[in-house]
Amino acid sequence: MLLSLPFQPLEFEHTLLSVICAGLTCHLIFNRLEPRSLLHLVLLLAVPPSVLTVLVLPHTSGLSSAVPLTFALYISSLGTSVVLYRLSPFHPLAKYPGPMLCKVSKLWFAGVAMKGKQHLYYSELHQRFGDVVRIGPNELSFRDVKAIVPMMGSKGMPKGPWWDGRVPAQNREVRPLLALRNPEEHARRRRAWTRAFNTPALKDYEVLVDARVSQLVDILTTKIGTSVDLSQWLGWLTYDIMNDIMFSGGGDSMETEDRDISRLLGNAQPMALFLSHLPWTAEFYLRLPGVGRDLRAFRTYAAQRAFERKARGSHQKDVFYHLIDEAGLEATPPSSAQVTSDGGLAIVAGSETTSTTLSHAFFLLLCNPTAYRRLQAEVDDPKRDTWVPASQAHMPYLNAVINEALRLFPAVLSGSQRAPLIGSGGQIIGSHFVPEGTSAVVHTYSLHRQAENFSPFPDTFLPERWLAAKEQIALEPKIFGGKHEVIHNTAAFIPFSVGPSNCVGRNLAYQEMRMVVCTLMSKFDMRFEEGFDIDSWEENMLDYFVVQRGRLPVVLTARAS
Ligand code: HEM
Repeated sequence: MLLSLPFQPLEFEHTLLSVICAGLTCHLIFNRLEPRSLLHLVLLLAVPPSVLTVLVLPHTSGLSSAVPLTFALYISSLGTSVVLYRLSPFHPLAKYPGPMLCKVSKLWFAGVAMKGKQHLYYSELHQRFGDVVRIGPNELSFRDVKAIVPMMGSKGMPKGPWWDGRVPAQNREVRPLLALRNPEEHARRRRAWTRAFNTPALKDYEVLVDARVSQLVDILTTKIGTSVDLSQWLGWLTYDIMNDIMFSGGGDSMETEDRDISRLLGNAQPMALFLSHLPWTAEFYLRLPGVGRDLRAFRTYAAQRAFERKARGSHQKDVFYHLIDEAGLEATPPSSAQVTSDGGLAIVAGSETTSTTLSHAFFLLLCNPTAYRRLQAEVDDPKRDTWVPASQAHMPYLNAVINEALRLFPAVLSGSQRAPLIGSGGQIIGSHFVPEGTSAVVHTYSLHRQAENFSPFPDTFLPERWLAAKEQIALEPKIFGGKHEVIHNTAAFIPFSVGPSNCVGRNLAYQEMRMVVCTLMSKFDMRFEEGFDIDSWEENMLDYFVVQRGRLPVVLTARAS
């Protein structure tokens, strides 16, 4: 049935052409303006085909066929144009190699990432395509030490659009420090964090870490002879430590064996990673009913901690003291929402990373009895003040073990994305140019295992590579005595990232990890639970930006004091 229209209908071919042209124009607008907000997306994706339906209607049997036809034609012409452009030589990243599916849409990579093995996929792509790979239509991954400083150094690029997807839209105005893309705002907010982790502050935190490690020792002592999941206990330990350092208390996960917090965080991670890779989808996804419940529950939890701490006050200078600017050093005091957001960040950034690294270190030690014995000897050495954190900083084998664990399994396996500053035109990275509107990452896991940076045996746990040449030769003459070319490029070692946005908690993390390893090694002998499948550890390790770990079943025996 034809409806009567107030204008002369176009020829059918002209009608179709109009819809196709509208789809192509929409692509141009997307390309130029990169609209991301839900309103803009609806305006561009739904309004034009709805209006154009009026032109199609006279050529169809009614609205029920005109609407799907117009939408299908509009979206498919837009989609085809997008795909052809992304594969064409006119795309600014056209010269970079990569899988065709990655060039067409980031959906492919996001899908792979959700399985938790993106670090291996990045690594495989670098092995297939070389040091610079196009991992998305508008994104490059670098496995090149020369890219680090231009990308992340003081004249490098700010955080990339990744964070637009990771931080829920509703919370945009109170992003945590880690997710701030504006360099000036980041520098201003980071000042308080720097004060919270300076040398005197770290000294104040020593006693808090010490008390929690002693609590863990007491609990584990009651479990001697049975199998304990060391990974789980280290997770609870670092979580309680972070609550003490951040909010002067409030965490009791060791006491209660709290599985809720890991569940809240764990459940949200795969989707958070997907949204990071496809930031524009976050606008839609987070509006779906019932979605993001765990993430919101975690935010409520962090807000409660901050609220309780504010109400309670504190007799010591915790991180909250610095973030809320209780000393009144800043001209503009931070808002409560800002401090709550940063509080949540500290709990995740400070606990999961540290417990992951500690778990890897113990796993690697237990797989390598020689390394275990060498570390044990250093810890037991009566000439060293093993109990004094300042002395632990000078224990070569201890630090070598921690660094080697961080090299093989950096806690943030796949690095932190950067993108050229808006208005800058782009950024030169060595002999490459990263244009505005695109983004890039240095892939930490691949870089750390590159033979050009760490040789021989880049995939092998070899703490000795971190020692002075004389000790290396004395301990491992076959490896370091001249038979192999030895490469140890510390510039390529970036587990804490580099530059003005690097990990602000780096020194605390080292201090904490040394204290934990020294204490547990001196109190207990350890072995894997009978029948534990060593391969399962790496198989169960999932890269959701925050690493998820499997079980690390260990049987402890008390050591003579
Ligand atoms: C082994 C332990 C740790 C590792 C491997 C690690 C690694 C990292 C990495 C890779 C980043 C991203 C930097 C970037 O975007 O370039 C980061 C950021 C951050 N980390 Fe850590 N981290 C660890 C422990 C800690 C601890 C104990 C804290 C204490 C609260 C902490 C607090 C932060 C904060 C606040 C940021 C955001 C810094 C910024 O954007 O300016 N981290 N960390």
